[in-house]
Amino acid sequence: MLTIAMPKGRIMNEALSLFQQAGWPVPLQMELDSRKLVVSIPEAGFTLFLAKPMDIPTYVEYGVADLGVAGKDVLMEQARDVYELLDLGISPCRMAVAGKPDWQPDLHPRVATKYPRIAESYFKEQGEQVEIINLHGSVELAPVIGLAERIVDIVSTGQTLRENGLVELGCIAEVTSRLIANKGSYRLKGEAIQELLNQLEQVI
Ligand SMILES: Nc1ncnc2c1ncn2[C@@H]1O[C@H](COP(=O)(O)OP(=O)(O)OP(=O)(O)O)[C@@H](O)[C@H]1O
Ligand SMILES: O=P(O)(O)OC[C@H]1O[C@H](OP(=O)(O)OP(=O)(O)O)[C@H](O)[C@@H]1O
Repeated sequence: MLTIAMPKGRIMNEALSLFQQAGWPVPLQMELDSRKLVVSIPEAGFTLFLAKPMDIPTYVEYGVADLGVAGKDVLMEQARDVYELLDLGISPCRMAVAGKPDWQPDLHPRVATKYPRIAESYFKEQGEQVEIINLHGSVELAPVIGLAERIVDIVSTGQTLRENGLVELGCIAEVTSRLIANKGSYRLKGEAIQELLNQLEQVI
């Protein structure tokens, strides 16, 4: 039996459609739309845990899930002790720096973000000293109302930036979702994991 931690939200549908194409039966939409957080498909030998995207690497590192699907953004931010097995190529976006087109560096420059570690190491590499302000979402609000001059956040279509009068100032990394594994599970359930990997590789 394989246990797989799936991020609720935008990644899950894409990930499950990939699993389905790879020949794995996936839960009925009805079950996914319910409030259930553990969904088993015993005939296929796997159980899904439906969790918050940011929590997926935690479940996998602690070994309560053998496998998980997580955005590269989350993996970069958390640097968890897990194996990154496969780039699934889904939910593509980029980690970017953005701000108002006429932004000015303040005497004490501030950067708002949901990704404090990524932002900190990026600006350190650039040789810029900034204060990182940690938010939990709607980060584009910060420069609009004067909390920070710049943000570090995910950009996909650019719609959120455009609609808030912001522009992309630099790209930190390209992001897609990855299949990750617990290190112990990878040894103990290697055969089952390898089979899933082979099947997924054929449909990516
Ligand atoms: N606009 C986007 N387009 C494509 N992929 C995205 C976009 N925003 C985020 N992602 C990817 O999807 C993952 C999950 O994002 P999602 O917005 O579903 O969750 P969240 O906002 O972090 O969590 P929640 O709203 O459940 O607290 C991110 O970690 C990233 O890899
Ligand atoms: O370039 P776009 O296509 O507009 O996508 C980018 C937006 O998508 C994500 O937000 P999300 O919807 O996850 O909400 P959040 O702000 O609560 O994280 C991200 O944080 C950006 O705000």
